[in-house]
Amino acid sequence: MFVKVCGLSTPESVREAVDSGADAVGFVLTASPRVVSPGQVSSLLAEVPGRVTPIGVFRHEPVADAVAIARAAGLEWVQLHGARTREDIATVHDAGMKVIRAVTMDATRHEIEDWGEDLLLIDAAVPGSGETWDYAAMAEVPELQGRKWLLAGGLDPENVGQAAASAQAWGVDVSSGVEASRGVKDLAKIRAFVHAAKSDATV
Ligand SMILES: O=C(O)c1ccccc1NCC(=O)[C@H](O)[C@H](O)COP(=O)(O)O
Repeated sequence: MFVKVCGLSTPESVREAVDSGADAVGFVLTASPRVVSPGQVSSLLAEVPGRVTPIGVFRHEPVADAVAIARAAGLEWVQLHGARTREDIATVHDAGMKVIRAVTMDATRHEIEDWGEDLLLIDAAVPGSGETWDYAAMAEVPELQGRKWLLAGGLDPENVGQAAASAQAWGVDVSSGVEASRGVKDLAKIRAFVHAAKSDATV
């Protein structure tokens, strides 16, 4: 199970995600209680070893801006929320970067199709809101069969195993479910989440 921990903003929380075994860490570079600056991301990258993928998260920014901001921060991956096009994905690749395309759980089948992104993420209606949704509905979606995709939205250490199994997700992404309060990460919850997601007993 691939695990991404998102919305990190302190060296301690990045170290906890890394030491717990997360595969990717996310830095929010768009309007959010979790926003960090490109300069902060550059510093936080000192805590990220090569086996872990750091990702810059964007919502409504034009793709060219997202690429430029991510590059300034020293990132090679962007996660794009909001209305996107196949051309946006090509723009990221033309810049020599990789992309997670985020769609909401009510996306059309056309939007769930493979647009050439490196990973698809299926999230709640509002990203980073902590809202749960009907994860099991994804298990029957033909476009997702045999595909690498991340489940997100309302996951936490207690529900991640059942949620990922019922959705038949390849990986999971979390932010709110590992926080003590909005935007403040809880180190014990990060550890518990990664261990639960990686545990054969729960997934
Ligand atoms: O975290 C935010 O505030 C945010 C704002 C704008 C776009 C994306 C944002 N976060 C993305 C993520 O943290 C994850 O992809 C996911 O939405 C986490 O959801 P949740 O675990 O429900 O907080």
